[in-house]
Amino acid sequence: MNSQNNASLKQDQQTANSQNEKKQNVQVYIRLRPFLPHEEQEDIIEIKSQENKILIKDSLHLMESKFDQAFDPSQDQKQVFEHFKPYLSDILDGYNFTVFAYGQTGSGKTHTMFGADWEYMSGHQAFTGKDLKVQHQSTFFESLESDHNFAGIIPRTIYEVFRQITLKREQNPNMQISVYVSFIQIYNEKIYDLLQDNLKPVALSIHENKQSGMYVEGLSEYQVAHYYDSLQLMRRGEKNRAIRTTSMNVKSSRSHTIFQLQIERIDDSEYQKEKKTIKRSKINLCDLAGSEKINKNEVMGGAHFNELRSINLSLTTLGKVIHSLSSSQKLPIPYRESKLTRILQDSLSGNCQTFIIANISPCSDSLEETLSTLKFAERAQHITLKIKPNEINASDFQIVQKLQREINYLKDLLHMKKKGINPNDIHQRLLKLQDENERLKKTHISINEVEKLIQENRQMKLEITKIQQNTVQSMRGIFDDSKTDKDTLKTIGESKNLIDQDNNLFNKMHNQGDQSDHFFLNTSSSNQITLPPIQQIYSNDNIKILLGTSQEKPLSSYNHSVNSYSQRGAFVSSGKQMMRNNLDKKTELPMRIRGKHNEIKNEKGFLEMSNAESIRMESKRKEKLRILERLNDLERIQKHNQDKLKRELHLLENPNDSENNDNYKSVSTSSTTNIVKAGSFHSNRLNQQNTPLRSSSNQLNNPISKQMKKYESNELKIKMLEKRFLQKL
Ligand SMILES: Nc1ncnc2c1ncn2[C@@H]1O[C@H](COP(=O)(O)OP(=O)(O)OP(=O)(O)O)[C@@H](O)[C@H]1O
Repeated sequence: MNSQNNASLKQDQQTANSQNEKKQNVQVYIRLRPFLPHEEQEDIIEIKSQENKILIKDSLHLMESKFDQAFDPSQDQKQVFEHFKPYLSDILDGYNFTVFAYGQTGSGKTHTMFGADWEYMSGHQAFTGKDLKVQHQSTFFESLESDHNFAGIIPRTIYEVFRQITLKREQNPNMQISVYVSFIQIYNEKIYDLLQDNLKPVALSIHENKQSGMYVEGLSEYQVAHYYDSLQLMRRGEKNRAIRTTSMNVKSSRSHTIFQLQIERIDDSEYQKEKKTIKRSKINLCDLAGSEKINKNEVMGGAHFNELRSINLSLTTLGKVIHSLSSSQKLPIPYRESKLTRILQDSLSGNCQTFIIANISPCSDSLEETLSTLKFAERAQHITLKIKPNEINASDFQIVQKLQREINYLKDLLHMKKKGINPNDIHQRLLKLQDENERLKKTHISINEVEKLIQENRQMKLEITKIQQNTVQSMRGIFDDSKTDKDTLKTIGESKNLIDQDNNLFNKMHNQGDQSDHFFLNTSSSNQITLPPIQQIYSNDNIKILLGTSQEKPLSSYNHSVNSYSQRGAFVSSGKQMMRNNLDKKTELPMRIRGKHNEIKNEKGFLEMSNAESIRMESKRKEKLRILERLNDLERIQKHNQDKLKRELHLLENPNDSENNDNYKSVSTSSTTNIVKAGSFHSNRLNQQNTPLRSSSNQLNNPISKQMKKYESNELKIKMLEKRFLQKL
């Protein structure tokens, strides 16, 4: 049957339950490989390729089976691929597609999926990285075309996908299409990422959710813009694959591999629409490890034996799953009994166009295995799948509205802070804002406004940076102005420590045992410093000092939003990173890591979003987190100043009040647990007070005289700090 007939058969099989849903059986193709040079040629298997039949005709067996396709040894790689090609035209419309090669060891699975022997491929012009990079797509395709028996299904599928993308873009140049590549290996019942550094392979785990179905957590997904990047990744993964020389195959694959392509398409014509959709499809291209009989006469190492046991376990489970799925009775389906069946669960029973290519050897000593493969293939033909395109609503209004509310909130907060408005007023305004935000919920926001919000957000970011810089400068100014004062020098260190977030100075001062009359900010834990509402607690003709109280917490809700925000932010931002492609030093591929984000999204009731959308949202979130951090910085600096003033003032007013000092210390430390290193403040001062007076002639050593000097110096310092403080507010 030719590919056109195949495509029309596919059409016939469509029984539309809903508009785009269709039913299709798992397609099963048989491929008989040619005899290898060392094999004895016997005529026991015949392929009637016109009728898609296979005939076993040895002395003990006579059987004939019909499949969707039956390829004889003369049919080359290109001819085989031609039968898959029509199905790939659906790929950009959101249909999933899986091919897996099944068969005993040495039957030609790797040849079918990847291509001719790897050494041959590596030396082939099309696969030498340098040439590949500079070659035009068509040049590579020409070499594929001219060498019909070279590249297998995986490279041809990659090429076809990118050809389809090119065609689609010609029709609609604004269409956004992203392609991601992953490469999984299942070895000894453990899942590994073949595209990660293979020196310390880490076993990964499988998860499932409504939107993505089965997925491997922590798996790298490389964004690829060209088919040759995908081929480079395929080659890199293939090199990492576990192989071993066995009695049947000098390069026997000891693991199952799944090469994955994920394609996301957003039609730009829909971009203006409120309910634009993303079409998302996944291609799984699997080369299974070959089943192998345990030969009692063969001396087999422990590792080889374990491999074999794992391979046979997973293939047996696959057989059981196929049996249950194809049975007319409702049998339990043991997907969970092996990693392979768990990963292929969607392809075997879910929303996927699935193809099994059953490879068989022509040799008589493999006949038992061949019959078992044919039995497996016959059963698989009876599995029916319901297929429909994966379309996702990208307009996540919940997120957009939330972003809008938060941006307004931050904008107003920033505005008030810039104007130095009393937080009591801020609190009132915040309440008002919250009311406004509630009303905003009902406001309709189109997806295009996100762009506008991003711009506004950027503007805010610049403003905040400016404010922060000014504040830092003004802080530094304070300390620079009073370099001669010993205590202030300590304060410089302490504050620089705060500003620069550098613990060195802190440690240095600490190590020197210099703990007199100052306190340290524990910068490592100071991120949580918040500004209590400010109230006036002291004033004279020259200064007015404002202090915090614990009565109101206008910013606590704000901090809460930071926490919940960062938690939620994880679902889009986690694991996005750039990774250098080792195969070509000049190529950098963006990489994302599969994580729990989908679960979190589901939990939060958010809809799935496109990658482009996620990137936009993520950058907004990051921006907002930065804003929040900056606001926190401002608050911290304010709080720092307030505490300092409060302490200095208290000492000036009560120089001998050790009891109050103690009280003060305990209040101070308990209310600012996060920032004050308890015990360092005042401890020396109290010691000084307990020291007996020396000779009154020794004025310099007299503690009272010291207090007086300190009083004068602090007076000056307070004036300076107060000036700066009021300026800053
Ligand atoms: N259609 C084919 N044309 C020419 N050579 C082939 C063909 N199929 C397989 N071979 C050759 O047969 C040998 C075994 O093939 P291959 O390694 O693909 O088997 P396999 O089923 O993947 O084995 P294993 O499960 O042990 O990995 C290889 O040398 C391969 O080049």
